[in-house]
Amino acid sequence: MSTVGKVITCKAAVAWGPKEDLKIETIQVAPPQEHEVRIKILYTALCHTDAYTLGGHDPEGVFPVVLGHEGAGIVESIGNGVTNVAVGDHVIPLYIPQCRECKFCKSPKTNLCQKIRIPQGQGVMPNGTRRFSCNGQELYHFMGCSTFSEYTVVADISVTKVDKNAPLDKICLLGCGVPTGYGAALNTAKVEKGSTCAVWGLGAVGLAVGLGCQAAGASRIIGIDINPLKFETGKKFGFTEFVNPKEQEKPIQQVLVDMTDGGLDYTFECIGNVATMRAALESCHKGWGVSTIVGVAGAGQEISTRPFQLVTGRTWKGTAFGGWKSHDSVPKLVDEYLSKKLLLDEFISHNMNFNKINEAFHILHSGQCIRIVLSLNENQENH
Ligand SMILES: NC(=O)C1=CN([C@@H]2O[C@H](COP(=O)(O)OP(=O)(O)OC[C@H]3O[C@@H](n4cnc5c(N)ncnc54)[C@H](OP(=O)(O)O)[C@@H]3O)[C@@H](O)[C@H]2O)C=CC1
Ligand SMILES: N[C@@H](CCC(=O)N[C@@H](CSC=O)C(=O)NCC(=O)O)C(=O)O
Ligand SMILES: [Zn+2]
Ligand SMILES: [Zn+2]
Repeated sequence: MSTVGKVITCKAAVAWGPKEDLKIETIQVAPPQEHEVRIKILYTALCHTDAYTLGGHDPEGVFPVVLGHEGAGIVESIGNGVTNVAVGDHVIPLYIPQCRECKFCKSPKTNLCQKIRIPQGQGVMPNGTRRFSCNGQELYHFMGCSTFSEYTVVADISVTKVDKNAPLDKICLLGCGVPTGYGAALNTAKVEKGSTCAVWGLGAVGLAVGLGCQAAGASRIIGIDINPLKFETGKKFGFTEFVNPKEQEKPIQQVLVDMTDGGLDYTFECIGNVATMRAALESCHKGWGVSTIVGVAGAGQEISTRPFQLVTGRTWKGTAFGGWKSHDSVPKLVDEYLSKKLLLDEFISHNMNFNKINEAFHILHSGQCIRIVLSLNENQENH
Protein backbone atom coordinates (compact mmCIF):
# COMPACT_ATOMS: atom_id res chain seq x y z
CA MET A 1 0.00 0.00 0.00
CA SER A 2 1.28 3.50 -0.85
CA THR A 3 2.89 5.52 1.93
CA VAL A 4 2.87 8.73 -0.10
CA GLY A 5 1.49 11.60 1.95
CA LYS A 6 1.33 9.47 5.09
CA VAL A 7 3.40 9.31 8.28
CA ILE A 8 5.74 6.30 8.13
CA THR A 9 6.44 4.32 11.28
CA CYS A 10 9.89 2.76 11.08
CA LYS A 11 13.11 1.85 12.90
CA ALA A 12 15.83 4.35 13.72
CA ALA A 13 18.88 4.54 15.97
CA VAL A 14 18.19 7.50 18.25
CA ALA A 15 20.92 9.37 20.17
CA TRP A 16 19.03 10.48 23.29
CA GLY A 17 22.04 12.20 24.78
CA PRO A 18 25.78 12.76 24.31
CA LYS A 19 28.08 9.88 25.28
CA GLU A 20 25.08 7.51 25.47
CA ASP A 21 24.62 4.37 23.39
CA LEU A 22 22.16 4.79 20.54
CA LYS A 23 18.76 3.19 21.08
CA ILE A 24 16.94 1.36 18.30
CA GLU A 25 13.49 2.94 18.48
CA THR A 26 10.23 2.90 16.53
CA ILE A 27 9.82 6.43 15.23
CA GLN A 28 7.43 8.39 13.06
CA VAL A 29 8.68 10.09 9.90
CA ALA A 30 6.34 12.75 8.50
CA PRO A 31 5.79 13.21 4.76
CA PRO A 32 8.12 15.57 2.87
CA GLN A 33 6.96 19.16 2.66
CA GLU A 34 7.66 21.63 -0.16
CA HIS A 35 11.13 21.13 -1.68
CA GLU A 36 11.76 18.08 0.54
CA VAL A 37 12.40 14.41 -0.27
CA ARG A 38 11.66 11.32 1.83
CA ILE A 39 14.23 8.55 1.30
CA LYS A 40 14.19 4.86 2.23
CA ILE A 41 17.75 4.42 3.50
CA LEU A 42 19.10 0.95 2.63
CA TYR A 43 22.73 1.32 3.72
CA THR A 44 24.67 3.73 5.92
CA ALA A 45 28.31 3.83 7.00
CA LEU A 46 29.70 5.21 10.25
CA CYS A 47 32.03 8.21 10.00
CA HIS A 48 34.14 9.55 12.85
CA THR A 49 32.18 12.75 12.68
CA ASP A 50 29.09 10.84 13.85
CA ALA A 51 31.18 9.70 16.83
CA TYR A 52 32.47 13.27 17.30
CA THR A 53 28.93 14.61 17.73
CA LEU A 54 27.74 11.59 19.75
CA GLY A 55 30.76 12.12 22.02
CA GLY A 56 29.52 15.62 22.89
CA HIS A 57 32.39 17.42 21.14
CA ASP A 58 30.25 19.15 18.50
CA PRO A 59 29.23 22.70 19.45
CA GLU A 60 26.27 22.26 17.10
CA GLY A 61 25.34 18.93 18.66
CA VAL A 62 21.67 18.84 19.77
CA PHE A 63 19.80 15.89 21.26
CA PRO A 64 17.72 13.76 20.90
CA VAL A 65 18.84 13.34 17.33
CA VAL A 66 18.98 10.88 14.42
CA LEU A 67 22.66 10.87 13.42
CA GLY A 68 24.26 9.47 10.27
CA HIS A 69 25.41 11.24 7.08
CA GLU A 70 27.13 8.63 4.90
CA GLY A 71 24.18 6.73 3.38
CA ALA A 72 22.38 5.65 0.22
CA GLY A 73 18.79 4.73 -0.57
CA ILE A 74 15.74 5.07 -2.78
CA VAL A 75 13.29 8.00 -3.03
CA GLU A 76 9.96 7.05 -1.39
CA SER A 77 8.12 10.33 -2.00
CA ILE A 78 8.73 13.96 -2.93
CA GLY A 79 7.18 17.24 -1.77
CA ASN A 80 5.79 20.02 -3.95
CA GLY A 81 8.32 21.73 -6.18
CA VAL A 82 10.87 18.90 -6.23
CA THR A 83 12.30 18.41 -9.73
CA ASN A 84 15.81 16.96 -9.28
CA VAL A 85 14.72 13.50 -8.11
CA ALA A 86 11.67 11.27 -8.57
CA VAL A 87 10.07 8.38 -6.68
CA GLY A 88 12.17 5.24 -7.17
CA ASP A 89 15.44 7.06 -7.92
CA HIS A 90 18.60 5.73 -6.27
CA VAL A 91 20.10 8.61 -4.28
CA ILE A 92 22.84 9.73 -1.90
CA PRO A 93 22.06 12.41 0.74
CA LEU A 94 24.45 15.37 0.73
CA TYR A 95 25.50 17.07 3.95
CA ILE A 96 26.90 19.89 1.88
CA PRO A 97 24.08 20.74 -0.53
CA GLN A 98 24.33 22.57 -3.84
CA CYS A 99 21.53 25.09 -4.51
CA ARG A 100 23.26 26.77 -7.45
CA GLU A 101 21.72 30.11 -6.28
CA CYS A 102 23.72 31.29 -3.26
CA LYS A 103 26.92 33.27 -3.72
CA PHE A 104 28.94 30.27 -2.55
CA CYS A 105 27.43 28.01 -5.24
CA LYS A 106 28.08 30.74 -7.79
CA SER A 107 31.76 30.96 -6.79
CA PRO A 108 34.30 28.52 -8.30
CA LYS A 109 36.35 28.96 -5.14
CA THR A 110 34.19 26.92 -2.76
CA ASN A 111 31.72 24.05 -2.39
CA LEU A 112 30.27 25.41 0.85
CA CYS A 113 26.66 26.07 -0.20
CA GLN A 114 25.07 28.15 2.55
CA LYS A 115 21.42 28.06 1.42
CA ILE A 116 20.26 25.96 4.41
CA ARG A 117 23.39 25.90 6.61
CA ILE A 118 21.77 27.74 9.56
CA PRO A 119 18.71 25.48 10.02
CA GLN A 120 20.87 22.44 9.22
CA GLY A 121 23.22 23.38 12.04
CA GLN A 122 20.20 23.73 14.34
CA GLY A 123 19.02 20.22 13.48
CA VAL A 124 15.84 21.31 11.73
CA MET A 125 14.51 21.38 8.18
CA PRO A 126 14.86 24.60 6.13
CA ASN A 127 11.46 25.87 7.30
CA GLY A 128 12.49 25.43 10.93
CA THR A 129 10.40 22.34 11.69
CA ARG A 130 11.26 18.66 12.16
CA ARG A 131 9.99 15.44 10.49
CA PHE A 132 11.04 12.88 13.13
CA SER A 133 9.25 12.00 16.37
CA CYS A 134 9.40 9.16 18.90
CA ASN A 135 6.58 8.54 21.36
CA GLY A 136 5.38 12.05 20.65
CA GLN A 137 8.79 13.68 21.24
CA GLU A 138 10.33 15.45 18.26
CA LEU A 139 13.85 14.36 17.27
CA TYR A 140 16.48 16.59 15.65
CA HIS A 141 17.92 16.08 12.19
CA PHE A 142 21.71 15.76 11.66
CA MET A 143 23.91 17.34 8.98
CA GLY A 144 20.80 17.55 6.83
CA CYS A 145 20.94 13.76 6.29
CA SER A 146 20.05 11.62 9.36
CA THR A 147 20.83 8.30 7.69
CA PHE A 148 20.56 6.23 10.91
CA SER A 149 16.88 5.65 10.13
CA GLU A 150 14.94 3.40 7.73
CA TYR A 151 13.38 6.59 6.38
CA THR A 152 14.69 10.14 6.42
CA VAL A 153 13.57 13.49 5.03
CA VAL A 154 16.04 15.89 3.43
CA ALA A 155 15.90 19.13 1.47
CA ASP A 156 15.82 18.59 -2.29
CA ILE A 157 19.15 20.43 -2.64
CA SER A 158 20.62 17.89 -0.17
CA VAL A 159 20.10 14.78 -2.29
CA THR A 160 21.46 13.64 -5.65
CA LYS A 161 20.36 10.94 -8.08
CA VAL A 162 22.91 8.26 -8.94
CA ASP A 163 23.21 5.42 -11.45
CA LYS A 164 20.80 2.57 -10.54
CA ASN A 165 23.46 0.07 -11.54
CA ALA A 166 25.72 1.17 -8.70
CA PRO A 167 25.54 -1.02 -5.56
CA LEU A 168 24.08 1.09 -2.74
CA ASP A 169 26.02 -0.86 -0.10
CA LYS A 170 29.25 0.44 -1.65
CA ILE A 171 28.40 3.92 -2.97
CA CYS A 172 27.04 4.98 0.43
CA LEU A 173 30.74 5.73 1.15
CA LEU A 174 30.50 8.54 -1.42
CA GLY A 175 28.36 10.42 1.08
CA CYS A 176 31.40 11.57 3.05
CA GLY A 177 34.79 10.01 3.81
CA VAL A 178 36.09 8.85 0.44
CA PRO A 179 35.20 12.00 -1.55
CA THR A 180 36.61 14.09 1.29
CA GLY A 181 40.06 12.54 1.21
CA TYR A 182 40.18 12.08 -2.54
CA GLY A 183 39.10 15.67 -3.12
CA ALA A 184 41.41 17.07 -0.44
CA ALA A 185 44.30 15.97 -2.65
CA LEU A 186 42.81 16.73 -6.07
CA ASN A 187 40.68 19.84 -5.44
CA THR A 188 41.88 21.55 -2.26
CA ALA A 189 45.65 20.95 -2.32
CA LYS A 190 45.81 20.38 -6.09
CA VAL A 191 48.67 17.90 -5.81
CA GLU A 192 50.83 17.91 -8.94
CA LYS A 193 52.63 15.10 -10.73
CA GLY A 194 55.94 14.31 -9.05
CA SER A 195 54.97 15.96 -5.74
CA THR A 196 55.99 14.62 -2.32
CA CYS A 197 53.08 14.12 0.08
CA ALA A 198 52.51 13.03 3.66
CA VAL A 199 49.21 12.07 5.33
CA TRP A 200 48.55 11.96 9.07
CA GLY A 201 45.92 9.39 10.03
CA LEU A 202 45.35 6.32 7.87
CA GLY A 203 41.64 5.93 8.47
CA ALA A 204 39.17 6.00 5.59
CA VAL A 205 39.71 9.71 4.97
CA GLY A 206 43.50 9.50 5.07
CA LEU A 207 43.53 6.43 2.83
CA ALA A 208 41.34 8.30 0.35
CA VAL A 209 43.87 11.16 0.39
CA GLY A 210 46.44 8.54 -0.64
CA LEU A 211 44.27 7.60 -3.63
CA GLY A 212 43.99 11.27 -4.59
CA CYS A 213 47.76 11.82 -4.35
CA GLN A 214 48.31 8.65 -6.39
CA ALA A 215 45.81 9.79 -9.03
CA ALA A 216 47.65 13.12 -9.21
CA GLY A 217 50.94 11.33 -9.88
CA ALA A 218 52.73 12.10 -6.61
CA SER A 219 56.24 10.62 -6.44
CA ARG A 220 56.19 9.88 -2.70
CA ILE A 221 53.11 9.35 -0.47
CA ILE A 222 54.17 8.93 3.15
CA GLY A 223 51.61 7.57 5.63
CA ILE A 224 51.90 8.62 9.27
CA ASP A 225 49.96 6.75 11.93
CA ILE A 226 50.47 5.53 15.49
CA ASN A 227 48.72 2.26 14.61
CA PRO A 228 51.21 0.18 12.56
CA LEU A 229 48.41 -2.18 11.55
CA LYS A 230 47.30 0.59 9.17
CA PHE A 231 50.53 0.52 7.18
CA GLU A 232 49.91 -2.78 5.37
CA THR A 233 46.49 -1.48 4.42
CA GLY A 234 47.98 1.79 3.20
CA LYS A 235 49.90 0.02 0.44
CA LYS A 236 46.59 -0.71 -1.32
CA PHE A 237 45.78 3.02 -1.33
CA GLY A 238 48.95 4.37 -2.96
CA PHE A 239 51.15 4.89 0.07
CA THR A 240 54.85 4.34 -0.65
CA GLU A 241 56.36 4.79 2.84
CA PHE A 242 55.20 4.80 6.45
CA VAL A 243 56.35 6.48 9.65
CA ASN A 244 55.09 5.80 13.17
CA PRO A 245 55.77 8.92 15.27
CA LYS A 246 55.92 6.75 18.39
CA GLU A 247 59.00 4.99 17.03
CA GLN A 248 60.93 8.21 16.42
CA GLU A 249 63.35 9.93 18.78
CA LYS A 250 63.11 13.31 17.02
CA PRO A 251 59.89 15.31 16.52
CA ILE A 252 58.01 13.98 13.48
CA GLN A 253 58.48 17.30 11.69
CA GLN A 254 62.27 16.94 11.86
CA VAL A 255 62.11 13.29 10.80
CA LEU A 256 60.10 14.20 7.69
CA VAL A 257 62.17 17.28 6.80
CA ASP A 258 65.29 15.09 6.98
CA MET A 259 63.59 12.37 4.85
CA THR A 260 62.54 14.74 2.08
CA ASP A 261 65.42 17.21 1.59
CA GLY A 262 63.70 20.11 3.34
CA GLY A 263 60.07 19.09 3.71
CA LEU A 264 56.98 17.92 1.83
CA ASP A 265 55.26 19.67 -1.06
CA TYR A 266 51.87 18.68 0.44
CA THR A 267 50.73 17.41 3.83
CA PHE A 268 47.28 16.42 5.07
CA GLU A 269 45.91 16.00 8.61
CA CYS A 270 43.12 13.41 8.77
CA ILE A 271 42.82 12.84 12.51
CA GLY A 272 41.27 15.92 14.12
CA ASN A 273 44.17 16.57 16.51
CA VAL A 274 45.52 20.12 16.75
CA ALA A 275 49.02 18.84 17.64
CA THR A 276 49.25 16.72 14.48
CA MET A 277 47.82 19.65 12.51
CA ARG A 278 50.82 21.71 13.67
CA ALA A 279 53.19 18.86 12.86
CA ALA A 280 51.72 18.53 9.37
CA LEU A 281 52.21 22.23 8.66
CA GLU A 282 55.76 22.32 10.03
CA SER A 283 56.69 19.29 7.91
CA CYS A 284 55.99 21.27 4.73
CA HIS A 285 58.76 22.59 2.51
CA LYS A 286 59.84 26.23 2.96
CA GLY A 287 58.76 28.46 0.11
CA TRP A 288 55.92 26.35 -1.27
CA GLY A 289 54.65 23.62 1.07
CA VAL A 290 50.84 23.40 1.51
CA SER A 291 49.17 21.71 4.49
CA THR A 292 45.48 20.81 4.33
CA ILE A 293 43.44 20.22 7.48
CA VAL A 294 40.73 17.59 7.01
CA GLY A 295 40.28 16.36 10.57
CA VAL A 296 37.54 17.85 12.72
CA ALA A 297 38.43 19.27 16.12
CA GLY A 298 35.91 20.38 18.71
CA ALA A 299 35.02 23.82 20.06
CA GLY A 300 37.84 25.34 22.06
CA GLN A 301 40.48 23.44 20.15
CA GLU A 302 42.84 25.88 18.42
CA ILE A 303 45.77 25.46 16.08
CA SER A 304 49.03 27.28 16.59
CA THR A 305 52.41 27.68 14.97
CA ARG A 306 55.06 30.37 14.64
CA PRO A 307 53.94 33.00 12.07
CA PHE A 308 57.44 32.54 10.66
CA GLN A 309 56.26 29.19 9.24
CA LEU A 310 53.81 31.06 7.00
CA VAL A 311 56.04 34.10 6.42
CA THR A 312 58.58 31.71 4.91
CA GLY A 313 56.16 30.44 2.33
CA ARG A 314 54.10 27.61 3.81
CA THR A 315 50.29 27.63 3.31
CA TRP A 316 47.76 26.30 5.83
CA LYS A 317 44.30 25.51 4.48
CA GLY A 318 41.32 23.19 5.09
CA THR A 319 38.68 21.26 3.25
CA ALA A 320 35.03 20.25 3.69
CA PHE A 321 33.87 17.25 1.66
CA GLY A 322 37.07 17.49 -0.34
CA GLY A 323 35.96 20.68 -2.05
CA TRP A 324 33.49 18.83 -4.26
CA LYS A 325 30.41 20.77 -5.41
CA SER A 326 28.15 17.95 -4.34
CA HIS A 327 25.39 17.68 -6.96
CA ASP A 328 27.87 18.15 -9.79
CA SER A 329 30.41 15.70 -8.41
CA VAL A 330 28.88 12.77 -6.50
CA PRO A 331 27.20 11.20 -9.56
CA LYS A 332 30.54 11.50 -11.41
CA LEU A 333 32.35 9.82 -8.50
CA VAL A 334 29.80 7.00 -8.71
CA ASP A 335 30.66 6.67 -12.41
CA GLU A 336 34.38 6.67 -11.56
CA TYR A 337 33.70 3.79 -9.17
CA LEU A 338 31.68 1.89 -11.79
CA SER A 339 34.49 2.36 -14.31
CA LYS A 340 36.98 1.09 -11.68
CA LYS A 341 38.85 4.41 -11.60
CA LEU A 342 38.00 4.90 -7.90
CA LEU A 343 38.23 2.20 -5.21
CA LEU A 344 35.36 1.80 -2.73
CA ASP A 345 35.03 -1.89 -1.83
CA GLU A 346 38.52 -1.87 -0.31
CA PHE A 347 37.43 0.72 2.28
CA ILE A 348 34.77 -1.57 3.73
CA SER A 349 36.21 -3.61 6.59
CA HIS A 350 32.87 -4.60 8.14
CA ASN A 351 29.33 -5.22 6.93
CA MET A 352 26.87 -5.35 9.83
CA ASN A 353 23.16 -5.26 10.51
CA PHE A 354 21.76 -1.88 11.56
CA ASN A 355 20.60 -3.35 14.87
CA LYS A 356 24.26 -3.77 15.85
CA ILE A 357 25.09 -0.07 15.50
CA ASN A 358 26.44 0.29 19.05
CA GLU A 359 28.78 -2.66 18.49
CA ALA A 360 29.80 -0.94 15.26
CA PHE A 361 30.71 2.25 17.13
CA HIS A 362 32.86 0.23 19.54
CA ILE A 363 34.66 -1.33 16.56
CA LEU A 364 35.10 2.17 15.09
CA HIS A 365 36.87 3.28 18.27
CA SER A 366 38.96 0.11 18.44
CA GLY A 367 41.13 1.16 15.51
CA GLN A 368 40.38 -2.22 13.93
CA CYS A 369 38.29 -0.90 11.06
CA ILE A 370 38.32 1.37 8.05
CA ARG A 371 34.60 1.76 7.21
CA ILE A 372 31.65 -0.17 8.64
CA VAL A 373 28.58 -0.39 6.40
CA LEU A 374 25.27 -1.07 8.14
CA SER A 375 22.38 -2.70 6.28
CA LEU A 376 18.87 -1.40 6.92
CA ASN A 377 17.58 -3.60 4.12
CA GLU A 378 15.40 -6.26 5.77
CA ASN A 379 16.03 -8.50 2.78
CA GLN A 380 19.77 -8.34 3.49
CA GLU A 381 20.90 -11.36 5.48
CA ASN A 382 22.30 -10.48 8.89
CA HIS A 383 26.06 -10.25 9.02
N1 LIG B 1 36.53 17.89 6.65
C1 LIG B 1 35.64 17.01 6.28
O1 LIG B 1 34.82 17.25 5.38
C2 LIG B 1 35.61 15.67 6.94
C3 LIG B 1 36.32 15.46 8.09
N2 LIG B 1 36.34 14.22 8.69
C4 LIG B 1 37.20 14.07 9.87
O2 LIG B 1 38.41 13.46 9.43
C5 LIG B 1 39.01 12.74 10.50
C6 LIG B 1 39.32 11.32 10.04
O3 LIG B 1 38.14 10.63 9.79
P1 LIG B 1 38.22 9.01 9.69
O4 LIG B 1 39.22 8.62 8.66
O5 LIG B 1 36.80 8.51 9.58
O6 LIG B 1 38.81 8.71 11.18
P2 LIG B 1 39.65 7.44 11.69
O7 LIG B 1 39.64 7.52 13.17
O8 LIG B 1 39.19 6.22 11.01
O9 LIG B 1 41.15 7.75 11.22
C7 LIG B 1 42.03 8.44 12.05
C8 LIG B 1 43.34 7.67 12.02
O10 LIG B 1 44.33 8.43 12.71
C9 LIG B 1 45.01 7.58 13.65
N3 LIG B 1 45.54 8.42 14.73
C10 LIG B 1 44.92 8.78 15.87
N4 LIG B 1 45.73 9.59 16.58
C11 LIG B 1 46.88 9.73 15.87
C12 LIG B 1 48.12 10.44 16.07
N5 LIG B 1 48.30 11.19 17.17
N6 LIG B 1 49.08 10.37 15.12
C13 LIG B 1 48.88 9.63 14.01
N7 LIG B 1 47.76 8.90 13.76
C14 LIG B 1 46.77 8.98 14.68
C15 LIG B 1 43.94 6.61 14.07
O11 LIG B 1 44.53 5.45 14.65
P3 LIG B 1 43.60 4.59 15.63
O12 LIG B 1 42.51 4.04 14.77
O13 LIG B 1 44.53 3.55 16.19
O14 LIG B 1 43.10 5.57 16.66
C16 LIG B 1 43.25 6.31 12.74
O15 LIG B 1 43.97 5.34 12.04
C17 LIG B 1 38.02 12.82 11.67
O16 LIG B 1 38.40 13.92 12.48
C18 LIG B 1 36.69 13.16 10.97
O17 LIG B 1 35.80 13.84 11.84
C19 LIG B 1 35.70 13.13 8.15
C20 LIG B 1 34.98 13.29 6.98
C21 LIG B 1 34.83 14.58 6.33
N1 LIG C 1 29.11 20.93 13.55
C1 LIG C 1 30.54 20.66 13.50
C2 LIG C 1 31.03 20.74 12.04
C3 LIG C 1 32.31 19.94 11.91
C4 LIG C 1 32.82 19.96 10.48
O1 LIG C 1 33.80 20.60 10.19
N2 LIG C 1 32.14 19.24 9.59
C5 LIG C 1 32.62 19.05 8.23
C6 LIG C 1 32.18 17.71 7.71
S1 LIG C 1 32.77 16.44 8.68
C7 LIG C 1 32.01 15.11 7.96
O2 LIG C 1 32.27 14.01 8.41
C8 LIG C 1 32.08 20.10 7.30
O3 LIG C 1 31.83 19.83 6.13
N3 LIG C 1 31.91 21.29 7.75
C9 LIG C 1 31.35 22.32 6.89
C10 LIG C 1 30.18 22.92 7.59
O4 LIG C 1 29.51 23.78 7.00
O5 LIG C 1 29.95 22.50 8.73
C11 LIG C 1 31.30 21.64 14.38
O6 LIG C 1 30.81 22.74 14.55
O7 LIG C 1 32.39 21.24 14.85
ZN1 LIG D 1 31.72 12.19 7.66
ZN1 LIG E 1 24.14 27.19 -2.56
